[in-house]
Amino acid sequence: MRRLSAFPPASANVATILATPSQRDGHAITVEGSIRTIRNQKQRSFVELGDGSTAYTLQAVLDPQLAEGLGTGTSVAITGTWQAAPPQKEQPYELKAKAVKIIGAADAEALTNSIMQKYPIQKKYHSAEYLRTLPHLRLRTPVNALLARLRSECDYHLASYFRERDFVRVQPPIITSSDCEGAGEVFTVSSKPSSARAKDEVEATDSEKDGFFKDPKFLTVSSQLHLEAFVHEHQKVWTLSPTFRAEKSDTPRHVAEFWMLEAEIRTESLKDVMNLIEDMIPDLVGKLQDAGFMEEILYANRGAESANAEGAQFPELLRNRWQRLMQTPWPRITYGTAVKRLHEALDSKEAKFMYEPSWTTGLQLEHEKFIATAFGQGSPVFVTDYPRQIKPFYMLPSTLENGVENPQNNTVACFDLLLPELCEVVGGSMREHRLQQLSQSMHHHGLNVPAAGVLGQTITNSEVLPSSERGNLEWYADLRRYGSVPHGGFGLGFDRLLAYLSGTSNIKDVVPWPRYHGRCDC
Ligand SMILES: NC(=O)C[C@H](N)C(=O)O
Repeated sequence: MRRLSAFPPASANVATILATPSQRDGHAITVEGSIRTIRNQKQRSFVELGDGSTAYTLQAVLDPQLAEGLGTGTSVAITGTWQAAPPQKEQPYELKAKAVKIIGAADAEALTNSIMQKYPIQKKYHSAEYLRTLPHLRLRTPVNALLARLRSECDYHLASYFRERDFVRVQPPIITSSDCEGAGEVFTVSSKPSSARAKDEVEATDSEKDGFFKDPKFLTVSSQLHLEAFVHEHQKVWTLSPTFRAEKSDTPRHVAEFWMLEAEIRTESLKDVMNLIEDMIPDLVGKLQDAGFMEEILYANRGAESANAEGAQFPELLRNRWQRLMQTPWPRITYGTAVKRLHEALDSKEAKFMYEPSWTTGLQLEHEKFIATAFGQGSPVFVTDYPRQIKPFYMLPSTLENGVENPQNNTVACFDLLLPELCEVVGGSMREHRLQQLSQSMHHHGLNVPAAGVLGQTITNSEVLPSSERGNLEWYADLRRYGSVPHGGFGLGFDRLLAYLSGTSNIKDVVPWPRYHGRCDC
């Protein structure tokens, strides 16, 4: 039997009141929120009240004595009559206040003798860089409130998407023993003794001297390997979890801590993995369009973004972006085709690149941008089958159209999904599920080869050491050693997708507390 929830149902917030303003015409209402701005005139004060439910504000009109002690940032409950505003007003209705209760004082207090200070985010243009210095306070701005809502809504829809398709949501570890991508961009975890303890090293226990764990451990760069452990039992799994990369590049597309949506499925075909993404993203975008706040994202004033030359076209550009995401199928080209096209573009002077495109160096951002435009023309593009030597150890060799392994064995069954302008947002592959081939690949990548996993040898259980005494990827080899099935999966940069969906040009502005080289505020 279902229990009735004791949590109060949603009360009228600013969004619901503004959505159907005439419904409350002449009613006495109380609205809670914080003051975005206050304008004091001789006869009246005008308060713009916001509450995070919408980027729009509700206007309250106050007699001067009710406005005492109010300032930007003050949290209030205003009770009054909801009534038609004079005809020239922007909003058709306003709240004629009868009583104001201060729930949390701010700003106006700063002008008296308290220790509080003037609210640092005023109703004027603040650059994105300035707001980034106040990550904890910019959360109170309308645009950031919208972005938080978008994040929450996407999480919800994606969870429903996977659940409806029988995926199990799993929670892989954050602290790991391996660098899954082998790119050397790991943060090492240490538990240094506190300074008081450090002075008295003699008293520190062995584990404190060596660090908490016996060997160096890392913050995860990808949950993929752990998802692979789950997929054997569950067939289809996914997670949305924090991921860490000590990447020093300070670009609008990188942060050191981000959320990655990763899924792993039992399949024999890379196409199934791409098909999943090509279904999941349009499904998400379609559902988001029903949410009222998406309209607000189109028109929200976002400082620099709205102020630039494209500001006026922003809503149209963004709406078009959402449409293109929903139009499938998306083009799929091989890495070989992409590199050939880049060379053609160079030869015909159609494009200039800072970096010469080549088979072995991978695609630079400028190359990806060109490919996304040339092949996608506004649509996302899958680039598949990259050279083995530039991809991690765990990828399965490419297969030809007829399902036969690529005889040259120089490419792997993988893809990157490029979005116009933003470029790589998803990376995925089929995983090498055969122990001996995995060992060989690890050998090629200079990794410790799993015990007795050398080609042509077999192992017995007696050779298996306890996990604490085995190489850090032995457990991963076990997933093959004790029976394995063909499988593949992908990782989607969740914050990058949110930036793309919301038209935010720098990922640091969709991540509430961005961490990047030299910065980890709050
Ligand atoms: N789960 C994945 O396939 C993501 C992949 N390991 C990456 O980091 O790009």
